[in-house]
Amino acid sequence: MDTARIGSNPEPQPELFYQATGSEVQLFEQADRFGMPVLIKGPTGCGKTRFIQHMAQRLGRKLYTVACHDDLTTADLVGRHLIGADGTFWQDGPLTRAVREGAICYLDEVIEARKDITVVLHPLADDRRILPLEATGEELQAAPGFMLVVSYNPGYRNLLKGLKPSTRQRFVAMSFDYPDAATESHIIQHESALDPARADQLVALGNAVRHLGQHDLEEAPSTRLLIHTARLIAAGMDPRQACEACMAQPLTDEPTAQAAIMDIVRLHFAEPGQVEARKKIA
Ligand SMILES: Nc1ncnc2c1ncn2[C@@H]1O[C@H](COP(=O)(O)OP(=O)(O)OP(=O)(O)O)[C@@H](O)[C@H]1O
Repeated sequence: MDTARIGSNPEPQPELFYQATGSEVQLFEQADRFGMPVLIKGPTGCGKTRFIQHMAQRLGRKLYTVACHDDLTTADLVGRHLIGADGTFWQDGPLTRAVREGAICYLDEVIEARKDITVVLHPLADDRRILPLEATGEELQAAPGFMLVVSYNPGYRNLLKGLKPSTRQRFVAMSFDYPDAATESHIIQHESALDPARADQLVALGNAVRHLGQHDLEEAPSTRLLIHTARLIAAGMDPRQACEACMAQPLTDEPTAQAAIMDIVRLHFAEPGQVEARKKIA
């Protein structure tokens, strides 16, 4: 299908690094044990996708990922009849494949999808664990190991698009946020090979920019954004240039907000000349 980014992991992958920030791993394992679906909420780039990839590996399950959007229809998830050389044939969508195979189906930004998909999610997300395929007349019982996981960013939520209580109450819910400073620095070091001192500096800078708040920025700098910045710094780029390219510019188009971010950057990463001068004075 062409309207959704859909991925699966058919080949065994090298173990993905995931740094737990609480008891999310145990909670997910318990939800899996009881066949309960999981809802993960949290801001962009805080580790939701990485966590699910990690859990799929840990539980030895195949993972189907669907990036939801306005035009995503039930047929995109469940499947549709296609026309081939030998006539029409049915092609399973990613949700149906996951149900048949006992895999994990992850619907990223589920509130972006059209409301009608809740019709297929509801019987799957409660004790029935069934997927009715209207087009073929089948009613699939989810194979053991099937798990439905959905995520959304509460910051993007609008009144029209919130999940209905009858949907929400079917899920075990977890709330993700940016990790504490020591954990975030550890993640950055692992993902970028930046040295610990600079990673700590970058985290302090990230937290200072996060304190600018929603008046100045639509969304706070994510762990992902800090990792991008760290990679450029670790590769030898001037930290202020890296911060401008990976932080100030992606965060906002407002010149005043960009200037405010760069003021904070200069406080955390002095120009090389200033560092030398400070060393001499000291
Ligand atoms: N706890 C963590 N352990 C390991 N890596 C992490 C963790 N949190 C964030 N990361 C890093 O941050 C990057 C972004 O995280 P991820 O893609 O999981 O974000 P997300 O919450 O799914 O964002 P979005 O909602 O925008 O899709 C990951 O690729 C990974 O490098």
